[in-house]
Amino acid sequence: MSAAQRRLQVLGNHLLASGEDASASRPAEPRWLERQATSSAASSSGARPVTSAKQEPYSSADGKPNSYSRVHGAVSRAPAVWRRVSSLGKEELTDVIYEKSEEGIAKITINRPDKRNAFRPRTIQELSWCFSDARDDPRVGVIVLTGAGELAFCSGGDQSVRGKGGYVGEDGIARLNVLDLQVQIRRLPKPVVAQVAGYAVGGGHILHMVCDLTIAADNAIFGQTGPKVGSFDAGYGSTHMARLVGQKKAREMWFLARLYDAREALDMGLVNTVVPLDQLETETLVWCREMLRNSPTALRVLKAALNAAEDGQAGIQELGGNATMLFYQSEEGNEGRQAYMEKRAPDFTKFKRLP
Ligand SMILES: CC(C)(COP(=O)(O)OP(=O)(O)OC[C@H]1O[C@@H](n2cnc3c(N)ncnc32)[C@H](O)[C@@H]1OP(=O)(O)O)[C@@H](O)C(=O)NCCC(=O)NCCSC(=O)CCC(=O)c1ccccc1C(=O)O
Repeated sequence: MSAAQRRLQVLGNHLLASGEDASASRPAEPRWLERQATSSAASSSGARPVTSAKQEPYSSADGKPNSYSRVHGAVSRAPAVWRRVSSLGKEELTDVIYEKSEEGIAKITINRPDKRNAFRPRTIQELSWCFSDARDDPRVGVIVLTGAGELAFCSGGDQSVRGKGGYVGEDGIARLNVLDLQVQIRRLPKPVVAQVAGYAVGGGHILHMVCDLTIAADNAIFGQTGPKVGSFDAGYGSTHMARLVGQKKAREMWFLARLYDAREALDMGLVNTVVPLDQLETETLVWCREMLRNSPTALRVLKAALNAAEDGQAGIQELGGNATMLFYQSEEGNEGRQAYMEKRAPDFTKFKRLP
């Protein structure tokens, strides 16, 4: 192999990096998981299959740790130390467990396991408060959404409180407030990771889809049940799904309302990775920790940009807001404000026009 070919291979491996140091110990993966990693990942979403050149992504062509891995090393696989937040404002959290770790992870758990974590209006309200708190807390860099227990992430809207026009809370008002929560997650300027064990179906499936990343356990089951119970989501639930899995598969998922196992979900590009159930929390923490050591502004603007490509004017508004936020932190932006406050004309001549 020529020097140029070796450099290309190293560069390729950078781009394909799974984010682990070569020396880090990995749990043994089921054979089909290994196969997914090297061949058909996201095939139906249009992504190109991973190259067959097999080299540890964080090693140089000579097999030794490359400079990136020497500088950064692997993130810890140690359990997180969680501090529980049991109330927000004057409100006790009843349907949701909200926790934070010192390292900057917020974990929000739908806590109705005897209903397979189906949501009622109160559940959505509490989720929204927690997401809002995690957004505003400058120590939080990434947010995990999950469900209590191993049987379900979320089974969608609680059919026992479904009334005419929506789901009915203690105030007697019928609401579809999960739609507002979807938008909140989509617009939240920090990565949101769905950690899925068991069923993610109906509105619960949509919640995982609107999260930025999904880490699935090998017992996870995905699908839309709406057409079986007289419901549908003609918003993100269908259009965002089509962007994830493609038009044909999205129509299949909705029209037949079948359920799919974790392997099928990985094949479809519905989830980012599948791990053994007992590794689910650890793997989620690893992904969170890798994001936490990257530039928060880079992640924030990237999320806004990826949204903007799909969300039309609302997406541009979000991306534009980030540009303004950055501009306000610059000397040039501040010169305008300062001049106004000092009742003088601003002097923008000192700021270079970059090519
Ligand atoms: C999830 C199952 C496949 C799990 O099956 P299994 O493990 O055998 O457990 P079960 O014995 O069935 O369930 C245990 C227990 O939980 C109750 N339960 C489970 N899910 C729900 C639910 N969604 N609502 C109410 N109760 C639920 C179940 O009845 C059992 O109780 P017992 O008292 O012990 O009998 C299976 O449970 C299942 O299929 N569940 C239903 C899944 C479903 O159809 N969900 C609703 C889909 S529709 C929806 O979510 C719309 C939501 C919405 O608000 C919306 C509206 C408009 C636009 C968008 C949206 C949106 O969400 O995006």
